Amino acid sequence: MTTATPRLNRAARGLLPTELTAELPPPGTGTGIVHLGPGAFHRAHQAVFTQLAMAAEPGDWGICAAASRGRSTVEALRGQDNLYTVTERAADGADRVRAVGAITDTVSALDEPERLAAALAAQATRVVTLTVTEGGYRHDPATGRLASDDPETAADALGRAPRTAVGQLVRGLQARSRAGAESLTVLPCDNLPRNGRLLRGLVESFCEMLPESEAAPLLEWVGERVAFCSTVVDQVVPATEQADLDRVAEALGVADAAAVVGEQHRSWVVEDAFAGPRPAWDRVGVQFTPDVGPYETVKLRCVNAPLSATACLGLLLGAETVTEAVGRLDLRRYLRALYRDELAPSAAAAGGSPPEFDALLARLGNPNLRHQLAKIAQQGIGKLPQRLVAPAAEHVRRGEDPHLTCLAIAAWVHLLRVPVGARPRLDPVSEEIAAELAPARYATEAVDLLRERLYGLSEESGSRPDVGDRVAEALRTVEVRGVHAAVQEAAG
Ligand SMILES: NC(=O)c1ccc[n+]([C@@H]2O[C@H](COP(=O)([O-])OP(=O)(O)OC[C@H]3O[C@@H](n4cnc5c(N)ncnc54)[C@H](O)[C@@H]3O)[C@@H](O)[C@H]2O)c1
Ligand SMILES: O=P(O)(O)OC[C@@H](O)[C@@H](O)[C@H](O)[C@H](O)CO
Repeated sequence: MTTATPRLNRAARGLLPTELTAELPPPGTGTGIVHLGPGAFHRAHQAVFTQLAMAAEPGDWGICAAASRGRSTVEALRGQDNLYTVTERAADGADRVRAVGAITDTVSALDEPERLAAALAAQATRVVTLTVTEGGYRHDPATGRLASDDPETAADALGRAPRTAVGQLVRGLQARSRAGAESLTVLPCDNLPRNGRLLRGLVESFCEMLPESEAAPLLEWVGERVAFCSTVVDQVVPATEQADLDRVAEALGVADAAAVVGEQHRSWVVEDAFAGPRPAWDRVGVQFTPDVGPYETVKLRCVNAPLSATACLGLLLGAETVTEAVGRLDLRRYLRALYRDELAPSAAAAGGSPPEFDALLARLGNPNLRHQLAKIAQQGIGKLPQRLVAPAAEHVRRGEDPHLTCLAIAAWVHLLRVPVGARPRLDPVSEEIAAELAPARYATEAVDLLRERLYGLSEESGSRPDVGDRVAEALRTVEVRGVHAAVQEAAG
């Protein structure tokens, strides 16, 4: 981009080819959705579905994009009248580009907490969506409740301008109940199991931290007027890099600081239990179902689990991106065996329809996307239980040996035992766990330290077989023989 390149905004939209701007909602479109966490994924996924829905059936379903904690996206969007572009890039390099104008307002929760509460309380708002990452829910996966020792949540409950996503949502719901506004539907869109039910529990546990005089009426109002629907989302949207922005500017002749680039595959399965109206998402490919369970199992075990395995093993083998990692023959052979023998059967046993491995690999290994392994490896403790531990435990229950899945779990433990520098710095929770693991000399000791957090999880934890011994065995192989040998041996 040169200094002469004009910035994308309403005035400059005429510089774009008309086919790129054809779907833009008309000026004056009202806001009907509040979204918490307008990262790259939201802008490529829910915002595009919503724009397509408004094109199919006009309505005031513009999105108020609310940054829960950052400012950069809000600033970038405001600098260009909330317009941006989405490039959907195929594995053969073909691009499908569109301008997106579904975002009709922006809020920085840190700077404008009262505007966020007002947006959540507004009569016109009927849907709330969230993508705040797995860690953004600040929950304890073992209980499904807010982590009781989290100082940020506690400070929010004491009444400061809220800084946590759940605190922001609850304060908005409180304002809405006081305003007497209509019912609301909340759709979490993060890769978490039963994310609707989870978020309802978190909202309730936050309410219970409030003074009794506030808690009781709010809990009653939420119970009667707010629906929390689980959703399953799928589209690879890597974090935008400077090279992406440069390429967009060069291709379009306008500079777009909020541009996103993702794959062409885009799917959204939503639990059909709304408390009120919604955009015509059903007309543009969003699937509504009474039970997202089978879709969720396939997504977590057949897309996210192989990605987590690729991330941990790939980083240990020196790769940076998914494409680079799956370009290695040894890792590809291991992933194929992992998928065929353990992950796909476990998803099928839970009633899902796993995709063909080759089609999946073609998607995930898209050579035109830079999907960073380090991002996928973040927040492992919030991801591995549902992606890898649960299917491994089910195999053990059936009398089988999930050694391939256990190798992926062991790779995560080993990654945390590698010093920063020889691996990327991870999120604060992962680094805390890494510090706890550091004194452990032996694989069994390290696995024992993680046993409760990693294996004693979720609602079935009472009957879930412990796969710790198998993970310790795989970790020993990794530590004694090396990652490369462990991967080759496992792939057979
Ligand atoms: N990117 C993808 O390919 C993809 C695909 C499917 C699902 N998802 C889901 O969407 C989530 C977001 O993806 P993204 O690529 O937009 O990520 P991102 O890193 O851009 O983050 C999204 C938003 O969450 C906010 N956030 C991050 N940590 C937070 C915290 N602790 N509290 C509150 N807000 C926080 C960020 O500021 C940002 O606005 C993923 O974690 C995943 O659960 C992503
Ligand atoms: O932090 P995660 O692992 O939930 O997200 C990073 C991405 O790997 C992931 O979101 C995938 O791209 C996505 O789940 C594909 O639909």
